[in-house]
Amino acid sequence: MIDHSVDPRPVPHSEDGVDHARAEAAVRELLLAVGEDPDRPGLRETPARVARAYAETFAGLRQDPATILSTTFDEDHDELVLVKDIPMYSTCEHHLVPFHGVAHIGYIPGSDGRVTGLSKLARLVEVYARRPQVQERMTKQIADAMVSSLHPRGVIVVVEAEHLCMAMRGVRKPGSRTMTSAVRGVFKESAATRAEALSLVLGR
Ligand SMILES: Nc1nc2c(ncn2[C@@H]2O[C@H](COP(=O)(O)OP(=O)(O)OP(=O)(O)O)[C@@H](O)[C@H]2O)c(=O)[nH]1
Ligand SMILES: [Zn+2]
Repeated sequence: MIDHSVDPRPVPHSEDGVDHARAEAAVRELLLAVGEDPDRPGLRETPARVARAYAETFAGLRQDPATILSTTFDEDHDELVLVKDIPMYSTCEHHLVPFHGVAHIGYIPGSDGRVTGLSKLARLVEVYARRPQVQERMTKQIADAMVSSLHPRGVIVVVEAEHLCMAMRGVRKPGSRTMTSAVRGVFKESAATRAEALSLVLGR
């Protein structure tokens, strides 16, 4: 029986910030709820494994995007920088199953010419993907973090993903892809600049 009188807020206890005992108890409960025997040999270690896996899957909840983007260089580059096809795995917050695909991030540095390391864009995707998410929100969060840390002239973020909650269950439409975009600054103001970036993003 779950004790519903306990404080519902997460109480991080471990180095990775996750309350493993609580996660393990919840997984055990879930296995019982679906009619499984959590004490059979194959499942005995599963609650502990799932707790460890969740700590990794949701590690972004404990990461700060501003720290990642704080490594910058003055490169005096005032044209488009675009990193395409950044693989991403996230978790749909409605069903707690994965959605996965690629993210593309393009930006035009601001008047201070500040650019960040290319790997930091991929790390930024990780920070927001490794949380319970909705694709639209993740796309916006990536764009807004770029704006607040780098003060670029513009940012464009496009995410293409397959949602397993639409593929393996529910409506069961494997192969359908959801595309979301978020544009800021010059990409929002100028249709021509946006079209140019989109053709680079979508061109294979
Ligand atoms: N907009 C948006 N919807 C999402 C995302 N991930 C999952 N969903 C949708 O969230 C909705 C939840 O709908 P509900 O009717 O509450 O849940 P459900 O009964 O499980 O719905 P079905 O998936 O249609 O079986 C579904 O339509 C999902 O496809 C996302 O990232 N963005
Ligand atoms: Zn879902």
